[in-house]
Amino acid sequence: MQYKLTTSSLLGDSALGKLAALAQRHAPQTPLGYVAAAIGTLALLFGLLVFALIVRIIYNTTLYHYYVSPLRHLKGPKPKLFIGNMDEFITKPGAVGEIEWSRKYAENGVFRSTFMFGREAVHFMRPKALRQILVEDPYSYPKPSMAWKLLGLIAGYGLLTVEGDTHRKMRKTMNPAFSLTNLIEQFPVYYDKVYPLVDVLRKKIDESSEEHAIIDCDAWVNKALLDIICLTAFGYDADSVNNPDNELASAYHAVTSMQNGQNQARLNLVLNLPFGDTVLDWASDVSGWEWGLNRFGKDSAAQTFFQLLNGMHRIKKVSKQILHKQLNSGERAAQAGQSKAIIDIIEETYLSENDGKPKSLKEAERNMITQVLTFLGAGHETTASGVSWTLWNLATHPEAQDKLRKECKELMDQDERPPYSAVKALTYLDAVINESMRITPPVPRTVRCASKASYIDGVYIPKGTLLPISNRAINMDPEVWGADADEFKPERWFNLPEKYDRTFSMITFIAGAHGCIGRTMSYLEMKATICILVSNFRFEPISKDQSPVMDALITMKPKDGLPLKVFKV
Ligand code: HEM
Repeated sequence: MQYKLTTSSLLGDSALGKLAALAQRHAPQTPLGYVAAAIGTLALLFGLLVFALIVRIIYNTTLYHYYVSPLRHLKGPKPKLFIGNMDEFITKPGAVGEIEWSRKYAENGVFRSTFMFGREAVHFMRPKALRQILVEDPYSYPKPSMAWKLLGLIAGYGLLTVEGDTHRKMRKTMNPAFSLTNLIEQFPVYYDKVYPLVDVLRKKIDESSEEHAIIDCDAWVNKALLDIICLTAFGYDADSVNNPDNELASAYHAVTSMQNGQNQARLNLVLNLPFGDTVLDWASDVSGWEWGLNRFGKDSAAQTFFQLLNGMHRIKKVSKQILHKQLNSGERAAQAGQSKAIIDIIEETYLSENDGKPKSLKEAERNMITQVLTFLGAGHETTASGVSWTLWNLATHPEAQDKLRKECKELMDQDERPPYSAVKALTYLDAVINESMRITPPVPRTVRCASKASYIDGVYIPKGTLLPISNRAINMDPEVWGADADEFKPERWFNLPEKYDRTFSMITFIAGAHGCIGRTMSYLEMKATICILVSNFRFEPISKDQSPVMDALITMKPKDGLPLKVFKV
């Protein structure tokens, strides 16, 4: 007699044996049956995986958070299942969520919050900790992948996203374009590009039936500042102030007008899918996305992606044109007097030998486009938002505006295009811009991640912990700035508080290795622009209850623009 050795026979009458016998009876008999069984098994495994993930997330946001985490002693808002505190983080514009948390929970300048799926985050507010993260050991605390993927998509995978030696080298190469001498030489270009804006605003007031015109100052300032960066950095005369349909200006407007918490959540979701960033980056290289524009609901997810891909494609297309013009002209893009423009350096670096190996033109082109995107993305939108928020702060503080006008007009009445040294000497202008950068920073937050376990300011930080740098919350810390920290008071810059730290009490440009390379350039641009505008115009809110919403994806912009009443003076 032949005895068939099966699992069920080995396990006998035990429960497992019965289960094995059942499986044997239902074993597939045909190829189709095997396929169905394989699919069933895969579905079961996937289901188990999802179940395990859900259990893990629930554990992270409950038991682990309160009883196990080495960070449990830190205070912070209660996390919600799955989403942690992301709802407040995303839906409260102007980083108000972090400001509220910092005031409610921070002890010794530290509090914690929870990101999606229970990922822990520790917010440090004080100089000692910020110095360690940003200045002393910056490459141990890089941007987490979710941040560099988002930045990379919009501002190119360049200086903002690289780390370590690659970053050090790239930054060293770019530094000469941002030397004060170079920037002072390009200062006259700012006048060339801001005075056409003055003409446009004057014309609008003349055409109005009242003594003022209501003008979206954010939109117009954006155009003038785009013209400045295009000419000084890339030798490209966009002239978008006189030519509002300029391709680059309208594409930029399409992308930046999408900035809000909801779209940030959508983008983060896609960017964190496997290959999500590669697919989006590749998709923005190809054309045809205009097909989907306006086919879907205004705020729908589909509309967000069509608008983003179409906008990014158009920006990349113009960037390529700028680059090829530069390559074909064989000339430098630097303006009169200026020794180097960013694109001159990009060209020198990428068309020269690279570690002994010549790069192919295609690779060089890709790298160069990345750099163009970085400087357009990081340099234009930020400074334009800086000027817009300063105008808003002045419009809502008429006494400060009058005082500033007096200072600027005295200079501008003598010379419409004063040299940099004269503008630099305007101390109230300096105080107004500093104060505006403090309470309305164009970049309200950024984030780092602990790539190793370490102690920061005496707090044990496990590897992988997120370290949000809450710029706006730090800038408005009442512990440093006093009870009136939330108020716009330029005068405070003439009498700085005792606890003021030069590098870390106003951290709008952050600090250290990744600190803003364009900080001085943006101050020069903002000073020239504001000085010209307040010398020629008076700005008022359009109504008593006007309150622009501080939308933020990467930069903080006034949602739906910044309409103001503009009067001639
Ligand atoms: C008011 C205007 C500006 C603000 C508030 C601002 C803010 C910042 C901040 C916060 C960072 C650090 C981001 C991070 O690492 O998490 C940064 C980096 C950077 N900014 Fe600016 N920025 C401004 C203007 C400019 C200008 C005018 C340029 C160039 C034309 C520029 C180019 C860059 C670049 C290339 C980086 C990356 C630096 C690196 O990682 O080494 N920015 N900026």
